[in-house]
Amino acid sequence: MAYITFKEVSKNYTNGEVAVSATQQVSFEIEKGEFVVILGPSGAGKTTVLNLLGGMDTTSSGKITVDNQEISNFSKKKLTDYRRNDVGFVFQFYNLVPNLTALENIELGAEISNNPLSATEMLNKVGLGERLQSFPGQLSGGEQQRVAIARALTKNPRLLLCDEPTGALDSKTGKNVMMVLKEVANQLGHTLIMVTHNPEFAKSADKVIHMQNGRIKKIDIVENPLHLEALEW
Ligand SMILES: Nc1ncnc2c1ncn2[C@@H]1O[C@H](COP(=O)(O)OP(=O)(O)OP(=O)(O)O)[C@@H](O)[C@H]1O
Repeated sequence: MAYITFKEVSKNYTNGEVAVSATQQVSFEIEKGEFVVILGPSGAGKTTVLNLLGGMDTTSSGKITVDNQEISNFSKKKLTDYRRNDVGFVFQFYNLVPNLTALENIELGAEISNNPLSATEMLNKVGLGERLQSFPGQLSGGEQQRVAIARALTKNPRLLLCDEPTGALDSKTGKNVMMVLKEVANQLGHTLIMVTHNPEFAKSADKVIHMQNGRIKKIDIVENPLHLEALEW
């Protein structure tokens, strides 16, 4: 069985009187350590997939397994433990606490997980070893995102889920941030799943899941993923 499986996963929301099918019968598999990009236009259901996989939302129907555990069947308590210990999140907007230093922001995330790594070491890994005591407002956007990446990685999660992590950054900074993210995730053996609008990223992924209107349009296996350095955007 693959490390992550989605089997015919549907998620419906009701917006007042209107029912929305955010995902319909979505099925895919992801292997441990893969770098997977989920691509698709706005409203395609990409964030919904990430939220379901990260245990931030529950399915309407279908089955999700991670490492042979059926997370779509988890109790609320088990889902909370899963979110805390097994999943690291990186969002488009870094969501750092403004009155805590870079180091304190990371330690805050580490405190609620079982098996954290060293926050200082992780800041070194993302190239911010000199900025431990800086507040978010004293850091550039790219630096803040690197703090957010260090925060997610310090939890030592099995899965690293990223939603448009470079969406708020200029292209050069975005590329640097992605290189840091991928390199550290590789070193630590994490499975990295990233939602993006940017098709250029697909060239450096192991697998690309294309979504449209809540469904999987196609899944590409990339034979020779490019190094991020070689991408142009
Ligand atoms: N909590 C919610 N309540 C109601 N509708 C929702 C909710 N979350 C998502 N939806 C709807 O589900 C559909 C899929 O949304 P989703 O955010 O997954 O798309 P997306 O591909 O990530 O889009 P974007 O690229 O714009 O972020 C949209 O029509 C959205 O309005």
